[in-house]
Amino acid sequence: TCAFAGQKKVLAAYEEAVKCGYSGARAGRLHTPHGVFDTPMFMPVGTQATVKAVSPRELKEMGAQIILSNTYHLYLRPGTELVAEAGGLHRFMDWDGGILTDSGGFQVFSLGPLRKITEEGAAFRSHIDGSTQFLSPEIAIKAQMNLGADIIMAFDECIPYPAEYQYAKLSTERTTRWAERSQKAHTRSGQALFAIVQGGMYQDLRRVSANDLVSLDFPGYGIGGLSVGEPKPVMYEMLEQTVPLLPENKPRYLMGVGTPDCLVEAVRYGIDMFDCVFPTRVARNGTAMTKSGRLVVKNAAYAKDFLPIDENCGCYACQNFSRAYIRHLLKADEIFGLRLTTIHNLYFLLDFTKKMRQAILEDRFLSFREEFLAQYCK
Ligand SMILES: Cc1cccc2c(=O)nc(N)[nH]c12
Ligand SMILES: [Zn+2]
Repeated sequence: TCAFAGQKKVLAAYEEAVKCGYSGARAGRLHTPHGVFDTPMFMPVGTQATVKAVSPRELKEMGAQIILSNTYHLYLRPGTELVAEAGGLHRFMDWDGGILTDSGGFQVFSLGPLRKITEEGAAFRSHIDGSTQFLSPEIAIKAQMNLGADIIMAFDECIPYPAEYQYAKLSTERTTRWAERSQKAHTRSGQALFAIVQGGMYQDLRRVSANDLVSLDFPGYGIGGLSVGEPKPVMYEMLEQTVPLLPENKPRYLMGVGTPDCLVEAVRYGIDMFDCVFPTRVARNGTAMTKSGRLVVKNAAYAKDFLPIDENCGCYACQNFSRAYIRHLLKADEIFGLRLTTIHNLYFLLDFTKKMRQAILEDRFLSFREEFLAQYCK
């Protein structure tokens, strides 16, 4: 294993613990005002100031460290000034761990039915009441300062897939200018602002975007514009081009990813942080995640299956309930059924990142990856 290399810097400082093997995988520790957290890490998504169907106490019990919330949603409802008056997002949702807020860029492009992007920012219609709204780097940063997350994101455009080279180039250059404006607008100490690398699926644009943002010196870097429908090999190729350009002593956050096979590949390239709605979303339609792939516990096959979802899982659902019981609840539209599948899926991913961290620390990550991929069917 390689020697310890790390420097303590203020906020979202990244202390690289161990870098192993011939991959870029690393185990680190992220310093924030709400604690020091281990990486690689999965961050449960709590879009509207709640991780759907689970309580902060359950999140703590299952080992969640940092959770996500979305500026776009909270800006529209209940309003970020209201959250500030309530004492900030941690107080409002009673979560004393870390919080990361996304800047709204992605949600505007994926949710706003009508949108117009200019140098100034993005005009869109609220998906709630159809009112005309506008987000700019300055507005998005002010909103995130109101919410008070430990880590906030620069305002960016998530380039759709596929996109013409020319559009991707102009959009990426604008995202870099927006990052600079985000930096200038960010005046709240005790809060780390991460930039977001774009570049579409073009290697040269990815490299330019990473180099330009690194020269602006952010405490951490998101990698955006991936897991937007591109084939997985293309996503991995973009990671291979981008991650090595990002400073080793700063956290790298792959946005919107993902399934366990994507996580283990991204960790190999040197990614530290992940978020994805997948585990909570598929849980709500009765799909459980296991190391062998997905198990649709709602299927008739499990009507009389009195085993837990996964006998080796330490989560509340697997320790106390059978597939038959959870299937019954889901068929009966009982809320507790959704809660149990959600608890299991979140626990599975949080535990999976813990296992990857342990494998890195024990310098056996590459064999861990091999074994996992051999068993996991996509
Ligand atoms: C949440 C998310 C997923 C995937 C991509 C992105 C992106 O490119 N930019 C932002 N701000 N967020 C994203
Ligand atoms: Zn479980």
